[in-house]
Amino acid sequence: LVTNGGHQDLSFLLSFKAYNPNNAKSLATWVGPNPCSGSWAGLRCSRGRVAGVFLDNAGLAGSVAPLLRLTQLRVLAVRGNSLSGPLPPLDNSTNPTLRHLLLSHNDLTGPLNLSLPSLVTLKAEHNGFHGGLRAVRVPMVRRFNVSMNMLAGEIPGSLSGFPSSSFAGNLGLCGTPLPRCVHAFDALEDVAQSPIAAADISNGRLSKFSLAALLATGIGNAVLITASLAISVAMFIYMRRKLRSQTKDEAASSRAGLCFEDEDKIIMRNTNDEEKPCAQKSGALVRFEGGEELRLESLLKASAEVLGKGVSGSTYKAVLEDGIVAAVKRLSALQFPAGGRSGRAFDRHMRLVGALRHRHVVSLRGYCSSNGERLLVYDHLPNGSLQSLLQLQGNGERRLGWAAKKSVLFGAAQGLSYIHTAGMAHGNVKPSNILLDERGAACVSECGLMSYAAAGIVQQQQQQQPRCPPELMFNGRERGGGWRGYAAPELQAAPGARATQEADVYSFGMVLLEVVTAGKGSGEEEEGEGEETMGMVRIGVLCTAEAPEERPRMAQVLAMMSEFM
Ligand SMILES: Nc1ncnc2c1ncn2[C@@H]1O[C@H](COP(=O)(O)OP(=O)(O)OP(=O)(O)O)[C@@H](O)[C@H]1O
Repeated sequence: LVTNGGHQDLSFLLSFKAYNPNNAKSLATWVGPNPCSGSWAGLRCSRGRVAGVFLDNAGLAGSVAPLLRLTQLRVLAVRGNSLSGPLPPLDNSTNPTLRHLLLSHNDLTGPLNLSLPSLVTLKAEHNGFHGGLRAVRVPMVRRFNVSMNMLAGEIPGSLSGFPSSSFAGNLGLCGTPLPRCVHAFDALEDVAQSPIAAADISNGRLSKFSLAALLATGIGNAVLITASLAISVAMFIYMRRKLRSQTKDEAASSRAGLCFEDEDKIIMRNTNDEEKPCAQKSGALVRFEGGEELRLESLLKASAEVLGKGVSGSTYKAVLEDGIVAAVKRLSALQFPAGGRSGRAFDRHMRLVGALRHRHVVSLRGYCSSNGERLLVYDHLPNGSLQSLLQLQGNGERRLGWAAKKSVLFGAAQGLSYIHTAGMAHGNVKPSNILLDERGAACVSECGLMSYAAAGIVQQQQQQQPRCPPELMFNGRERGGGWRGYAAPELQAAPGARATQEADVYSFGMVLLEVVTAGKGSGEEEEGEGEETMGMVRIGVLCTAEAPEERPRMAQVLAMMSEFM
């Protein structure tokens, strides 16, 4: 957005550039009034605002703080530079859109003070961060690494599910998944929170000040402990510096390439063609209507952001060189074993799915299947899923009004009815597979995938699904005697059984009941809502009949629903 005062992001980018006046090769293109003109290297824009900064291994120095003032920033990837100084405290008011923070292999210092409910990735390994992890509140984080820093103190329970490698090589982190904490380390965390003490520690000495602080924290009587800590700290710093200089060289030498690597899905890694999925055959990408522009090479080079991981695999938002944005699903090799079903049958099935075109069905634009690797390329829908809407409603962050509920359900019903009319079954109807397009219209995604999943996936899905939400409890009991997630009872009884249209109707009914009853009891009813709610609940109950043959067809469901539209 270029306003009278200039582009809103310009001044922050120029402040960052100013740290690198002599060594700004990588920022040489940062000239002119509009960072979103397309000529500024390392930036990705969305709706005229800077949404991504990709400057890994770019030889940059200075503070990262100005970049964190970009208010629409979603991804900050500045790994393998020489950035220094502290991170400012980050929270939802300063960085509401930030999802991926990739700061590894720099010289950043100071405490980690992050309260970002939507952050998905935090990579901060190989820096000089100090203090504890108490102020790291990132409930949605899926990738997390703070190893090789100066951190100390107990690992909070919210982070204890990550492996020990995420915390290794710090000054004194303790607690699950690392060994149990002992008292001295707690005191050390308090000391390390002090910037002066931490500076002393990182300079390789425990000064009088930090010793005084140690004394003040209640372990001063343990002279022995202090002395041994001082020795440990000195050894730690020596080893760490040695390791950092080695790994920095390694990091600098690994550049570009594939985005779909195993653990670090959005890390660019040194790759050769052998390692690239689908790279074996140049013609391995099958393209469907609307996907003619897709090129395998640009797909593999695309910068990718993790959208989420489900039972069937992981989904990425991929921004291709030419600006095409796609959602790429990498099927789990476990659930979709290459040898499990014949490649030809998979191809046949994908071609059927690729031919589906409807305004309430997410289009499959292409796929590639080679060497045991399967990537599916869909349109990327920018407005999240019904699941995220329900979560926001549940957290009280957003109210899903009655009109919006009806519109989402009606859109999904139309999409599903179309799929059934085409003679297929969806197989995995649930809120995370109902996405919202740019206009907010509901679109059904991932049609037919479950037909190819390995036996047992339905069971696994059930384990991952939530317990019965209170809204679905009838007289204190769960509906039908037990919560079954979204999958029809006949599928649960026979794991590996083929998806059917009747089972889709059941799942849709469960989604419908969940949406209709979401937020009920808040007292904020719209006019006519009560009566319509009852009508919709009746439809939901019909759909979720125990016996598949008693359930209505999707076309009938649609006809019943249209009375309320
Ligand atoms: N085409 C798309 N556009 C935008 N977001 C998408 C797209 N496809 C999937 N997503 C989002 O990506 C995330 C992960 O989706 P994914 O389908 O991999 O897992 P899931 O739906 O949770 O489980 P499952 O593997 O059972 O389908 C979800 O939040 C989903 O809403």
